[in-house]
Amino acid sequence: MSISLLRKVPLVKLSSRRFPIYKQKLFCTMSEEINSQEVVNSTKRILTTQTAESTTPRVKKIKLKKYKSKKVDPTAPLGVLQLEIDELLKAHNLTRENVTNDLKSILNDKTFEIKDKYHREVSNVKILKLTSNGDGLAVIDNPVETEKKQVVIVPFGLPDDIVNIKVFKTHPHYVESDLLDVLKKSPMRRDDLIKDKYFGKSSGDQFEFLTYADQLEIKRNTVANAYKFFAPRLVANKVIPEVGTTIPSPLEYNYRTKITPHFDMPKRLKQLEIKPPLGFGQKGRPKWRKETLEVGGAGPILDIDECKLATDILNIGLTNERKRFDQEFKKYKKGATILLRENTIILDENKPVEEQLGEGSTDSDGKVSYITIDDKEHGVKLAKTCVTNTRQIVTEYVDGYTFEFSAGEFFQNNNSILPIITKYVRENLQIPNSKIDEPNYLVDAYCGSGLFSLCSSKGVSKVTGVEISADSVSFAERNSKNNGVENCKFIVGKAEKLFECIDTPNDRTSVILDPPRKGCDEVFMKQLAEYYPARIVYISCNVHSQARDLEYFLNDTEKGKDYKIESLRGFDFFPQTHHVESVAVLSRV
Ligand SMILES: C[S@@+](CC[C@H](N)C(=O)[O-])C[C@H]1O[C@@H](n2cnc3c(N)ncnc32)[C@H](O)[C@@H]1O
Repeated sequence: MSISLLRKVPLVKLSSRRFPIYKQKLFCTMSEEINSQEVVNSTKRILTTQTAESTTPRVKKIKLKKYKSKKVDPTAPLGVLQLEIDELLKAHNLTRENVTNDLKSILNDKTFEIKDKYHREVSNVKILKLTSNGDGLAVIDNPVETEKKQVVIVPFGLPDDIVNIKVFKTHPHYVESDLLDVLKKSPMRRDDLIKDKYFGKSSGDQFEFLTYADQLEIKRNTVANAYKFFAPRLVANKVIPEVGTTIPSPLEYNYRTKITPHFDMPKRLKQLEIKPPLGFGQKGRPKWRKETLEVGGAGPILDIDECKLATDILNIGLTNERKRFDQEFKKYKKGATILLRENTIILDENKPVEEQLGEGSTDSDGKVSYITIDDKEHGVKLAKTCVTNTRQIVTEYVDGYTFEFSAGEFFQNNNSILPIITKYVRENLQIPNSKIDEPNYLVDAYCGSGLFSLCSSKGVSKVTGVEISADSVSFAERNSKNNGVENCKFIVGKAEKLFECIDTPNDRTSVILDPPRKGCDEVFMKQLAEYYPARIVYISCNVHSQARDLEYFLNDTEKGKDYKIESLRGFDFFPQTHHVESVAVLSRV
């Protein structure tokens, strides 16, 4: 399933009231980012022509296209890819010059002769390694400059596979390809494990053909590699502990509590006449799984009627909303994204279930769909509904706490692993050798609607959370109140301003960091070092920016040098995908 965990753009509500919808392309995939690399026209050559009226030669400009690459954040997938390519080149005694592609000739190739040479099928390609994005990497011959090589990305290729590929896109130092056939299988390749009929085409769950143990080990390597790339001084000084085993998710499938299928409006169309595919992005045009060639269609968006990673109620919601889309697609003026978010209700057994459900995705009879679950651990009966309105309040239960938040706002996506990570964070925040009656404090930077603040609040004198989204802060306050937690205070603001309003003694304060993918900035890390807390737990959905931040904190801030990384490990929030959540625990030496 294409589970886009990538860059969000602002939500825009569109015409139909039925679907809470966002602007098309809520998420931008890696290949779209590549596409967005600008090709600029430049006037280079000047030719002379004559017109009938005048004998004066007129100057006609012929524009030559030039490749201009967009600046990339080094810790974003495309930035990391450059480092992975350099590492591969080094291992094969190659340099960037050896694999540089002549993009100018491709861009100005009017006859398609050169393009056809570059964008060709290649047989017997050996996959050499896996990128942190979950794709295979290989080296092939350059078809035009025969003394050169090319680095090729092969989605669904595994180390030691021998494969046939079709190269379809050229970049300055690598090319993109589709997997056509697997001639010899990597020992890791376990096609018998595949459950998803869209596997091998869709862009989200590219690890389904690996054992779960292999997936966890690959993610452990991703964490280690991130520190090798972005914290080289820490690695050289041998201060990075051995990366712990990745903590597995209790659910390997049906764990996602939010999915966002979408559809495109073809360019130049004002209204849709034919129903477009509604689902998730296709990863290139792979042909290796012959049984899936027809499944989901051949367009850039696959028509998806089931998501193996999503919870059962979201799949029911998907069926409902697809049926509604069949009826209503002509009303749309733009492409759109449909939100499907799980909502949990603790049922009062004395009332009819239907009266307790609230708003949610409805079936063709107009009834809110739901499933019930007996929560034996807590002795309650739960109803799950699927919310489609971004503004609707949804509820999740974690570790005995109730969390409410707007369906369109951030909340962790895999409920099954949340009790495990919140316990791990809570335990690692403890200041060692504390006496029972000594006060201790907690600062939760980037606190969202209060997940880590509340789950760590027991036995703490005071918790201060800071969060940029005022909406999330009001939910954090509401969640504190609803759970009877009285020692949490939340502040709307940038984490960078946090230290201006912290009045707790640093020696008795632990800090949680859980920033977005881009990580923390140097200003924040510097202030954190100056504040000098007793312990720090840094949780990150982008281990590369985490490694960069800790390299800076431990090496380049005055007091940061007093800290050590006590432990480092991944948590598998997203089984079957390449994503890993990384948790680093720091203490003062
Ligand atoms: C990865 S989420 C973590 C939320 C929360 N810890 C949780 O687990 O639910 C990151 C949060 O940081 C917030 N955020 C982004 N930039 C921020 C900034 N400069 N200062 C404070 N909060 C920020 C986002 O709104 C988002 O809620």
